[in-house]
Amino acid sequence: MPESILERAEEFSLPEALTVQPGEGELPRLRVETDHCSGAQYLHGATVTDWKPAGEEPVLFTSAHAVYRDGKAIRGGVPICFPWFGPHPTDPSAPAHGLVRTIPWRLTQTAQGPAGVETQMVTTLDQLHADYRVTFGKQLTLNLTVTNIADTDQTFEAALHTYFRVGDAREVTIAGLEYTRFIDKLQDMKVCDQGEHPVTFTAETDRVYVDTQATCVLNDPVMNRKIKVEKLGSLSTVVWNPWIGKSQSTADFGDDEWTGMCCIESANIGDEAVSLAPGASHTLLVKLSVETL
Ligand SMILES: O=P(O)(O)OC[C@H]1O[C@@H](O)[C@H](O)[C@@H](O)[C@@H]1O
Repeated sequence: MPESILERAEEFSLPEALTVQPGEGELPRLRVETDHCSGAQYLHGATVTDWKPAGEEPVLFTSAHAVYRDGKAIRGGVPICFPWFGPHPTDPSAPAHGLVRTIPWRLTQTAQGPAGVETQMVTTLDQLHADYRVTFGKQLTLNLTVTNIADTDQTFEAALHTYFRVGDAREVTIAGLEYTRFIDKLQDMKVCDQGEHPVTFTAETDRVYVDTQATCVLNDPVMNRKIKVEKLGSLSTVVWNPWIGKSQSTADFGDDEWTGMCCIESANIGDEAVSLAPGASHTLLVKLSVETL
C-alpha cells in the first residue's frame, strides 16, 4: 500500500490552497480555501464534511452532534459505505454500511489543477483496493475506484452517502427519479412505483431507487437554490430522511436536525452490487453543482 504523504510530509509541498490541521476530535483534516470554493475532508473515512462554492451557502450537512473518533462514522458530509451497504449480509455483529467509513484512509496525493484542489486517499479491505479522488472546485467531484486485487471474482456494494443541507426538508423536491421503482425499507422492502411526481418528504423516508442512472436535482425553495447530483457508474439511488422518531433515537443526531437535511446517495447495492474479475476496476463518479433558482 502506498505510504501516506502525511508520514513523509517533508518530501511534499501541499498546494497553497490546502492545509492539514487537527479537526474535530483531533482527527487530521484537510482544509481547502480557493477563490472558487472552500471545503474540508477528514482522513477518517475519507469523509468530505464541507463544500461551499464561493458566494453560496454550504452544500453539505454535518450534524452538530457528530462524533469524531476511530470506530465511528462521521454523521454528515459524504461517508463512504463499502464494501457492504446496510447490515452485513451474513454477520449481524458487523457494523452497518461497511468498515471504511470508521477508519483513517491514507492520503497519497494532493494537487491543484484547473478544476480545483485534488486529493487522493486510499484504503484496502478484503482484497478490494479503494482509491478515492476528490476535486474541490466550483463543482465537487467524487471519484471512487475499486480494484479487485484478489485472484478470484469479488462482489461489493458501495454508496457515497451524501448528506445535503436544505432550508426545510418538508419543502424540497428531488427531480430525476420519476417513473422509476424503489424498494421501501420502511415497508418490509416492498417494491413501489415513484410515478410521475418528484420525491418529497412527508414522513420518515428510506428508499432504494433501482436502475436509476439519471441526474437528480434537489430543488430547495427556502434556500433559493438547486443542487445537481450527476453520476456515472451508479445504478442505485438511496433517498433518506430520518424524520422525527429516528432523529430522536439516533445518538449522534439532533432531535430537530432532520428538517435541515436529506440524503441522496449514489450507490450500487442489492441486486446492483458490482462484481469484479481479478484485476478489474469499477469507478463510481459523482459531480455536485449548485445553481440559484
Ligand atoms: O445510521 P447509519 O448507519 O449511518 O445509517 C443511516 C441511514 O443510512 C441510509 O443510507 C439507510 O438507507 C438507512 O436505513 C440508515 O438508517
